[in-house]
Order: sequence, then structure tokens, then C-alpha cells
Amino acid sequence: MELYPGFALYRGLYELAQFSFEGNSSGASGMKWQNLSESTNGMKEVLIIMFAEWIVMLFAAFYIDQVLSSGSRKNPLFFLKGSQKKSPLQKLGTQMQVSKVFSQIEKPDVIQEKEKVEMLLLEPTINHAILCEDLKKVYPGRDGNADKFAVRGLFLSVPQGECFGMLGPNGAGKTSFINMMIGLTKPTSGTAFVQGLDIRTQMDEIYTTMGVCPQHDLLWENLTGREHLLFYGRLKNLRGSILTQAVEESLKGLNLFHGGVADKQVGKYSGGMKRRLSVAISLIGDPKVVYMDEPSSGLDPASRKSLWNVVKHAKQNRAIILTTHSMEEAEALCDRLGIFVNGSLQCVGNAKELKARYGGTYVFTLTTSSEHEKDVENMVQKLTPNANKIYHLSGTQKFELPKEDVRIADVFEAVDAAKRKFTVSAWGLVDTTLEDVFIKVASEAQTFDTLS
Ligand SMILES: Nc1ncnc2c1ncn2[C@@H]1O[C@H](COP(=O)(O)OP(=O)(O)OP(=O)(O)O)[C@@H](O)[C@H]1O
Repeated sequence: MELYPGFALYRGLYELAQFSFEGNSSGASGMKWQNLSESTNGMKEVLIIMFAEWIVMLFAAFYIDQVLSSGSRKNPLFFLKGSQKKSPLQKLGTQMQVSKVFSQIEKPDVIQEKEKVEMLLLEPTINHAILCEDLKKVYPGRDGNADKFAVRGLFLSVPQGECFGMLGPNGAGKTSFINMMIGLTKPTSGTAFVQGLDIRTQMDEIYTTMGVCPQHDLLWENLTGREHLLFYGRLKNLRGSILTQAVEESLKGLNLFHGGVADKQVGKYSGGMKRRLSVAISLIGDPKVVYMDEPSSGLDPASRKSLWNVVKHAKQNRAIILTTHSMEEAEALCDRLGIFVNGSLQCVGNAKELKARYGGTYVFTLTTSSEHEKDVENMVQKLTPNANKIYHLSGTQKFELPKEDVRIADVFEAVDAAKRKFTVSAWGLVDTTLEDVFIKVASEAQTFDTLS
């Protein structure tokens, strides 16, 4: 029975108790090393059994972990095989990875960004606040699930004075990227330099020049807004009147000063007030690099506008990386944007460039009575045979007109001519919005990934 570890432990404890009981009554001490050799003392076998079992169990646990519980399961005889030959499926997987890399290489703006980073890495300059070099994050798969590639080889450079907007659908990997940059998680491979400091080894120094507004507010319910700012200000080495002034300015800037709000416990704040306090915390102490993960989520329009003013003012002497789902916010605040899908950048550029590159159409809408719908179609066909009808409901029709085929003046003339022939209740011509670009880039990338 002692081969079962529980019994071996019991026997050992029993022997110890026995020796100390006898020692108590005879005035001797309990078990000593020399007592191990006594024939009636089972402790020696117990120690041998437990030591041998410890080694056996260690190997057994390692083996079971490799073949059963890990996401990347191994063959049960993996220890007999040397370097395993790849199965055709694995080879296909590798080819797909290569083709995926190739497809990324085809995006000129992303390659340009990579080349810029490589050049900057050769001659590091303080002007570039953030440089990401082939940054990757892989979450190991659990319970038989495959590994999750949250960030796949990101190259990015953000200079001082720039606000870089990171757009992307849910689950694209934006928060995973920010978590690596702020030292919450380690990169699986690759690295990033913040003011020339490596995030793998010099995070302590980076913290002194960094501000973070996390996606979910991390605040103490019992402290007031002012106390939060005083605390973080002190952490950033502000003291005395400089600290008091920084806190006052911060509270005023984020609309948390009037009506005694600053001295209320945070537990009594509304969601929007907490968000504004998080932004204030990220900016206190003049950090040179700031990360804002969806800073305006949950804010009413007025608070959002005042937050934008604060961010616009703040970006003048620092680098900001901001993630958002609001295209309006991205256009209002960001000097450059990157659309991030399935862990990789699909495009980089300012809003104008992206719209010009990806938005190759105007959207033309015209409303008339139902009997003149055919006339409208004919009119659009005359403007361009490549027009594409995207919407049609009781007299209202929407068409995509390729920009290279139509001139805006021709559209106005065509509508004027149409007005003379039949009643036009309403019409409009709209250029591509950033939202159109986002939807197009994200859906193309997701389709490609699904096919892969
Ligand atoms: N700790 C984790 N373990 C395993 N997978 C994770 C972990 N954290 C995130 N993921 C996965 O990584 C992917 C990227 O998640 P992440 O939170 O970075 O996306 P996101 O772009 O910030 O999304 P959202 O816009 O919704 O905040 C998701 O598929 C998510 O499920």
C-alpha cells in the first residue's frame, strides 16, 4: 500500500509520531537519522519510495502534458523520433504562412513602414518615440484549441508629436499590442523601443516617461479624483507646488473641477467621469509616450469633444497611440491611421491618403416617383456604364460611381437635365468616408484569412 503516495506519507508521519510518543515517555528525543537503519522503523523505505516516485511522476507529468493537454499535441512516441518529417498538411500550412507573408508584402504602405523602421533602427534617434520591430504575440492554445496569433509581426514607427490611430474590428489584437507596449504582457518574439529603451529589458525606465489610459478604468472606488491624480503625479516624481498645479490643470482640462467633483469619491462618479479621470491620469507628469485604449468609449458628445481638445493639445509634445472604434474620432485626432485586422496592419497612412487609396467610388443617391426609376437608371448608365446599384427602395436608388469614370460637374448637369423631365424629390453625391475604407479593408482581410 505504501506504493500509493498517500499511504507512504501516512506511514512516514505515523513513524515520526510513534518515535516522539515513545521519546516523550522515556525522556528521549524523537526520530534521529541513525534511527532510520532500525529494522522496525519504516521511515527508510518510505523515503526511498517517495523519492523514486517523485522522479517517475515528474517524467509522467511531462509526458502527459506533451501528448494530452497542450494545444500543440505531440505524437505519443514523440521521444523516439528525431527531427520529424512534416506531413503534407503541415507543409501546406507552412506554404500558407509564406503566402500570407507574401500577401502582406504586397501592401506598399505596410512595406514602406517596415523599411522606415529598419532604417531608423540602424541610426536610433530620440525623435522617434516608438519603434516596433517585428512584434509578435501568440497566446498558447488550451484544451486542444490552436494557438491564437494576436499580433503577427508588427513594424511601426511613431515620432514625437504624432497621434497614431489604431483602428480595427473587435478581436483584431489592438489591446494585446498595447498590453505588450505597457509591460503588462511580454512579446512572444520581436521587440519595441520606446524613446530608445527596449520593452523586453528596460520597462522600469520606460514607465517614468509613459502614460496609459486602459480600456477598462482601473480606479480605487474610495479615493477621490484629486487623490488619484496626486498619487499618480507623485509616482511621476512631481512634488510641491508643481504637483498641485499639474493636478488642478488636469482636473480643469478634463472637466472634473467644477461642482466639487474632484473631491468626490470615484465610486460616486458616472462612467463618463471615470473615463475622463483615466485620461487625466494618463497625461499627468508630462509623459513622452501615451497609450489610450478607446479613451472616449461611454462619453456623451459634449464630453467627447472636450476630451478631443485635451488630446489635440496633449499630442503637441508627445507621441500618442490611440485605439478607437469611432471613425470621427480617428479623423479628428490622428495624424496617421493604421487599420489592424487579425493581428497585422493592413494599411497605414493619413485619413486622406487612405480614402484616396481605398475609396475609389462616389455614392450617388436619387429619389423620384416609382414610375421614373427606369429613367434614373438610364441616366446613371449614361454617366458611366460601370455604375453599380447598391440600394433600391420605393423610388430611392443608390449607385456606386467609379471616381475615374465620372466628373462631379457631369453628375450635376445630369441631375439638372433629369429635373426638367421628371420630379426629383432628393438627391446626393457623397465621397468615400473613412468608415467605408475601414469596412472594405477589414472585410477584405477577413475574407483572405478565412480562405487561408
Ligand atoms: N489572455 C488571452 N488568452 C488567449 N487569447 C487571448 C487573450 N487575450 C486576448 N486573446 C485573443 O486575442 C485576440 C485579440 O484580442 P484583443 O483583446 O487584443 O483584441 P482588440 O483588438 O483589443 O479587441 P476589442 O476592440 O474588442 O477590444 C482575440 O481573439 C482574443 O480572443
